[in-house]
Amino acid sequence: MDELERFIEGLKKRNPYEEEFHQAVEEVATSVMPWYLDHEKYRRAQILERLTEPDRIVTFRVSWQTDSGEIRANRAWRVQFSHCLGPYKGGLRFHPSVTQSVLKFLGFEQIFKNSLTGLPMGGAKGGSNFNPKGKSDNEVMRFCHSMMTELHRHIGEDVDVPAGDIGVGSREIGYLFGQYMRLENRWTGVLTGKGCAFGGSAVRKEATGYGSVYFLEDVLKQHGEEIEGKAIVISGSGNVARYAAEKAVAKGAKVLTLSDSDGFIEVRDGLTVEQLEFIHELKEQWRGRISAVADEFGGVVYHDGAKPWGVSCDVAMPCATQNELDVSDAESLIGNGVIAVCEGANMPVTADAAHLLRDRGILHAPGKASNAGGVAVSGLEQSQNATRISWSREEVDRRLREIMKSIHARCVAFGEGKGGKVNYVDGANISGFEKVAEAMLAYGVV
Ligand SMILES: NC(=O)C1=CN([C@@H]2O[C@H](COP(=O)(O)OP(=O)(O)OC[C@H]3O[C@@H](n4cnc5c(N)ncnc54)[C@H](O)[C@@H]3O)[C@@H](O)[C@H]2O)C=CC1
Ligand SMILES: O=C(O)CCC(=O)C(=O)O
Repeated sequence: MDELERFIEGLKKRNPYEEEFHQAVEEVATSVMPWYLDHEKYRRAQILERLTEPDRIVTFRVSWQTDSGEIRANRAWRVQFSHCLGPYKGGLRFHPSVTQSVLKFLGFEQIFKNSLTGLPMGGAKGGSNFNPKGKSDNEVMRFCHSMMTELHRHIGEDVDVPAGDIGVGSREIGYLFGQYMRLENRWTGVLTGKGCAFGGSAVRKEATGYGSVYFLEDVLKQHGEEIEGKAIVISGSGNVARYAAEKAVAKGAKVLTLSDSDGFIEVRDGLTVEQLEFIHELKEQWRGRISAVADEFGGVVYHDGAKPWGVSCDVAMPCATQNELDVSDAESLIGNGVIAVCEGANMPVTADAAHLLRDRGILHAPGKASNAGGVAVSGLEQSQNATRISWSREEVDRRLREIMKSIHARCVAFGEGKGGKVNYVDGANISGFEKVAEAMLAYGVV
């Protein structure tokens, strides 16, 4: 048994049944191990072993009442994984599929993603198995207030700064922030993704999607291609997917699909700006299903119960959720001539599918690099809150573009292989890991 196998076996023993967490750690450890073994100082300090153990996990009950007065209880967590590089930072997810394993994988990924941004942020994630789908605004408000009643004890602008993720958008952040202020009696930048009227940053809403397209642009350029004219298949129709589509269309690409958990829409001539405006409103205001787009516009076909990966394209951007693109999806994409898979979501490609993409020489940008624009602008929101100023849209977008460029450069520095092809998975993992490892060495045994 080699060092990597021994390490993964120990991890699985210590964390039984946490499959998503095993998957995320195995991906990082596979990239990092040869380099780790070459650097005795890190190995002696047991950096990898210590870094796969969260600083702490807070688990708590969230009780709340439905509109008809029935009492409900959900489970919630905050996984504070590592604050080596700055206050804990990472989103909150509300979805019935949320478990401790899911939040540990997301918190672990966040350590390296935040490291790649170059901003002072540690890694964390939190959330609840609460399902906001079909709930009234008042029910969501009562849930958020109840959740913050416990969470406020564990967070703070220099301690831990949560934000949104699946199921947590500006409505939920508003309710959470309101309750924090009521409990603490002070205004402070304890959450990011706030509305721009009360301390939110310009471009935070768009940042993850825009950033992933900026990253894709750099990936393509590095390999002698350009984004203009490329056919792109996108999954999801949430915050990340819609703003990725918006930026891709603005750059002259043809966006052929969007989806939700019921099915996907196919737009053969490419999404238009008018259709995207409709979809923003559909999802942000009416909280409707993606199938409604096909009812509203000619030339849009809805495929019920299907995923979009069978649609022929140059680039695939999975922007919905973890493990949404498996081996058979990867085979379809490869068969149709895909050249790049650029992740908007966190770990959307299964481990087997990722190996297949690598073996077939498909460019694969992992979420911890390509979707880092969201947390990067959250970091900029923290800076603006701390100094009590607001930067213009242009200023934030310019900084976002620069940060994505520098993440790309770091991936190239650590992932460029013979012949110039970049292994972005290795590049992102090793580069993100190195900085955290250096900080851990400096702190001694903590
Ligand atoms: N919001 C942000 O700033 C960031 C989000 N991400 C990641 O991007 C992904 C999407 O997040 P958001 O767009 O913020 O969430 P969202 O709640 O706005 O949208 C989620 C989308 O995924 C779809 N979805 C959820 N579960 C699904 C399933 N089991 N099967 C198929 N579709 C499903 C939903 O229908 C929806 O279209 C997640 O992986 C999240 O962790 C990553 C970085 C930052
Ligand atoms: O903006 C943030 O703090 C977190 C964003 C996030 O959850 C992510 O990058 O996956």
